[in-house]
Amino acid sequence: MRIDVISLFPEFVDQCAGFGVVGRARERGLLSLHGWNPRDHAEGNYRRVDDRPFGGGPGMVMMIEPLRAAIRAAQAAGHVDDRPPARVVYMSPQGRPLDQAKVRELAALDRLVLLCGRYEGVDERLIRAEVDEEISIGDYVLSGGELAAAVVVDAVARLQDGALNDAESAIQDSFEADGLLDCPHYTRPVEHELGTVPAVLMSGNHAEIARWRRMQALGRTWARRPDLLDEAALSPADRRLLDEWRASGEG
Ligand SMILES: COc1ccccc1CNc1ccc(C(N)=O)cn1
Repeated sequence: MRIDVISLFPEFVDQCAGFGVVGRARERGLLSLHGWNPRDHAEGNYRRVDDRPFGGGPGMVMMIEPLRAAIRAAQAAGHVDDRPPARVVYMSPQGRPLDQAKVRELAALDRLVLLCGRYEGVDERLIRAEVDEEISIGDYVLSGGELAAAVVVDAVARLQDGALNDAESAIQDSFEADGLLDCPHYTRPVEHELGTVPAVLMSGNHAEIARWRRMQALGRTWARRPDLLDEAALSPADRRLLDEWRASGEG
């Protein structure tokens, strides 16, 4: 998968995507990242990329043309005949909230262009003409879209075939598996001043361990993120597990 990032600080996203699983995916050629700086496409001596907002008010707005030229350059650079043009995604607080379903959808694309705004954002005419969809990583304001773009790159990279080996399989990630929160995890030592490891995990009884993990995932989701839990859609077995978890006073 190829991702082109349009940003005044393209090295920012490149560095965020240089470690661990994402760095490895890039080394393995599963993902390529290309940065495009609108300033390189700005006219005039001052290479202007922003200007004051019409209608007054604080801050600056990113201008149409440098962004448009950078998007064109990105689309042209990565163009492959008979392939659809890249989807252009604008990272902004006004976007649709990013969730794992959207991550899966983006991860399946051949190409993606991520547009990162700075200042107060981008001229609306550019958004209407060039942006396919706006995505937000949460209801808060950042100083630029680069961190949001880095989040998308990370989430998408780990879903590329071959990015994770079996042990790291993304399917174990709760949001990936079935929309539930993940169960608790433990490792050595068994005994510690902070407590001991639940006996079931030491039992070697894999059916019991799977049952316990499912119960914990259901209970935690119910307790912490009831919005993720559609109790109606729970199987009878899951409903029984959740009842058992609630009865155990774990909540
Ligand atoms: C004032 O900043 C802006 C105003 C408008 C657009 C973009 C920006 C750049 N900042 C961003 C970007 C994304 C997110 C998010 N929640 O995904 C948060 N902040």
